[in-house]
Amino acid sequence: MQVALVGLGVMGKNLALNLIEKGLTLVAYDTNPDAGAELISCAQSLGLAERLHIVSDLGDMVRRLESPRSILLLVPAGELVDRVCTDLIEAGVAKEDIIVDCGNSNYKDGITRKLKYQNKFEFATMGISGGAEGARHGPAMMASGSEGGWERIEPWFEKVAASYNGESCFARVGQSASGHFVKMVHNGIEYALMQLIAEVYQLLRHGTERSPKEVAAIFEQWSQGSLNSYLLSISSHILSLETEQSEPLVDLIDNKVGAKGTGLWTAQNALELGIAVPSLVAAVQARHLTNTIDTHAAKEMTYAKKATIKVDVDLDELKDAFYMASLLCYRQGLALIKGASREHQWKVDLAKTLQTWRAGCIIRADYLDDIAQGVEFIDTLEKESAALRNVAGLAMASGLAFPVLSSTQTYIATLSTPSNGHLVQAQRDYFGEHGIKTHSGETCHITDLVELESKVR
Ligand SMILES: NC(=O)C1=CN([C@@H]2O[C@H](COP(=O)(O)OP(=O)(O)OC[C@H]3O[C@@H](n4cnc5c(N)ncnc54)[C@H](OP(=O)(O)O)[C@@H]3O)[C@@H](O)[C@H]2O)C=CC1
Ligand SMILES: O=C(CO)[C@H](O)[C@H](O)COP(=O)(O)O
Repeated sequence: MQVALVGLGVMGKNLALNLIEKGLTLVAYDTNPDAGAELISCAQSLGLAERLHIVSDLGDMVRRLESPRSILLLVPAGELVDRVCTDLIEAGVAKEDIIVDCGNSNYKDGITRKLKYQNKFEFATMGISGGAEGARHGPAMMASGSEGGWERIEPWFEKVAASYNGESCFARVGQSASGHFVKMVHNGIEYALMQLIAEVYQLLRHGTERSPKEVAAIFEQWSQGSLNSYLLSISSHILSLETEQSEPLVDLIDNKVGAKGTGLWTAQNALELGIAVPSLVAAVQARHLTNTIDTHAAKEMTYAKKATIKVDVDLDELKDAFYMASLLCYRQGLALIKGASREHQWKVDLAKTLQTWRAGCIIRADYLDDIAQGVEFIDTLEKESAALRNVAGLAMASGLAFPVLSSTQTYIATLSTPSNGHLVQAQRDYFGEHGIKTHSGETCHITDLVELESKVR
């Protein structure tokens, strides 16, 4: 089987090596000739160079491929994807050829592109997770759509992807561009889990005065049990690293956090769909807050440093709170996928989605089976629920900032304790006559229920 790949950067180069290792013949192209040369040299050292052809332009790529063609794109998301598609049309791709956008593209662009290119070639979408290591040895692959071309490449992707208990982490999760939506939400959850781990570290380091190495040891211990996850393991490793002068590596790194956009899109889509994912939104804004100092407005928004206080944290309780908060971050992401799928009629299969996240991806965790068990299961976690409530309170009392921890506690508390929405509804009706609904289901105004002699002016 022959495939082509455009874009040989961090992800493309590693996926290329994975593809040829699994037995595919690859025709590859990158605008940067050094990227092709480096890939050839890696393939040579693996004894796989005869399965790889680097081409110097897209015309050559299209000529070399047998019809119907299968072409993967791993170029930066945005306009470049359209530029490459247009260049491939000029180079001669045909209606029966499939082009799969494997980058972190916005799903809305995917929907537009499906229409735009429908008479030129089959445009398909797939999100990939796992970074360089995943791409090289087995990523999670969240594909979507029902294009005919999938049948040719799907059996190969099932081998190229990571596997968990013998099941591939490649799946066509739903219709249209839902694969990119699922990958976007994967990244939204990724932001929340990364921030949550950073907050637990913060509480242990500044709230209990432990060193990064001591926090690393706690994370390492947690990783030995049911809390094992990729992000916790890398955090433990990072926190254990020191320079030759025994300075913690983390103390050399600037606090401003970067972002490429998928977390922001997750938050934007959740807000547009009216689906509450407060932990995911908080993680995006936590990144924004680290950059506040650089914005012009922030010059007037930077406050005097405040002292924080030491708190007494029970490590077992913290572990339970972290587990509970992590589950709730995934649950919010899954609720968003479910809501979007219903809205767009994508028929996203959540079981298949979770299967793609079991191995290879950045948010893989041993407790994903617990997440699959759903709300009923979470309701039984009374000890963990109480732990989250206590730890969130204690953390806030330290004076340090815990955007995801506190949002997650707020999320579960909002859904499991008495609501105050009635007062907000009454306020809306009081000043704007927006109407209220009573417990009996009647739609009316507050003035239909009580005598109002006059309103506050
Ligand atoms: N890095 C990661 O961990 C992950 C990235 N992704 C997504 O995968 C995609 C690729 O990411 P990544 O590999 O990190 O990006 P890189 O920037 O490392 O690689 C992109 C490559 O595409 C090349 N390129 C740019 N324009 C063209 C073109 N017109 N034709 C052919 N090649 C071109 C670039 O060349 P040049 O350098 O000369 O511009 C570069 O070699 C992105 O959408 C990203 O969001 C998804 C999952 C994880
Ligand atoms: O998709 C990824 C991992 O799953 C990429 O690493 C992505 O770049 C991460 O997002 P950001 O750069 O915004 O932190």
